[in-house]
Amino acid sequence: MNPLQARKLVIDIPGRGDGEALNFAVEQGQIWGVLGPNGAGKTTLLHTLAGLRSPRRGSVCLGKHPLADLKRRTISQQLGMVFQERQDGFPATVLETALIGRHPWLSPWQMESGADERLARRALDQLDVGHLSDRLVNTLSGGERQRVAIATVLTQAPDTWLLDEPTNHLDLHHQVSVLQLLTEQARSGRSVFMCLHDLNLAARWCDHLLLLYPNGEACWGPAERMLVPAALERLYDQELLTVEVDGAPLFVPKKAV
Ligand SMILES: Nc1ncnc2c1ncn2[C@@H]1O[C@H](COP(=O)(O)OP(=O)(O)OP(=O)(O)O)[C@@H](O)[C@H]1O
Repeated sequence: MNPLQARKLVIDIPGRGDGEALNFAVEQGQIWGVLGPNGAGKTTLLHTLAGLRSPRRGSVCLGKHPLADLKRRTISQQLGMVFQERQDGFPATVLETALIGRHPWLSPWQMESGADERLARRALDQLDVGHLSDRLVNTLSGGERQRVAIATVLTQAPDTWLLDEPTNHLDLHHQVSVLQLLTEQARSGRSVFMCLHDLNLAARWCDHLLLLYPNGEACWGPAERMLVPAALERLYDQELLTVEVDGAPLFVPKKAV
């Protein structure tokens, strides 16, 4: 697979200075988590890495090629994106929505085949929404809708997954199943780059972390090097207590007395 790379990348946040230029590669088998407070620029970074927003400086590359030089179709065969916001204005069923994941692989007027439908149905089953395949997506609950969005990217089968808060709206069991599914994706030779608000899920499931501060400062690297309580307290402007559970650190906010 072509690793997704940020090269001297400065994301464009109106009214903010350049901050730290980002230089990292999301390699095969890796699971990256992006942590930062509200407004730090996590969604902007994800959209820039997906080629949906232009960087202020630097570039995003897939392998050797800058995204700007690649056709949208080539990009969408390699990068899949789970958005934070849902646009459900169009009355599509759950199965039709999952089948959108096959579009990068079809020619413009080609209909989805039986094999495409089998892939979509399998992905919906994996996300525990197969029983909803005939329902209109705008009638689903928030968590069901989130799982359909993830099933759509699973149907797309990109090498690199970009996800904006994938555990949003999910109950604990489905949070764990989604993170487990992403772990399996990484183990099977793909890669994952996701924004997470839950520090403890990130500590448990990510092998690399990128901390994004509201002033544009950033640091990244292997998770164990990034999970430094003082850095996390500064990131969230929140005092933390740290305990170790099951070999991983667990961070608990200190209660004001
Ligand atoms: N089109 C725009 N015009 C002006 N400011 C914008 C625009 N888009 C984003 N911003 C600002 O850029 C900053 C970063 O936004 P972004 O959505 O990337 O943050 P985030 O880290 O994902 O936040 P959250 O955790 O709340 O989802 C915010 O202060 C936001 O208000």
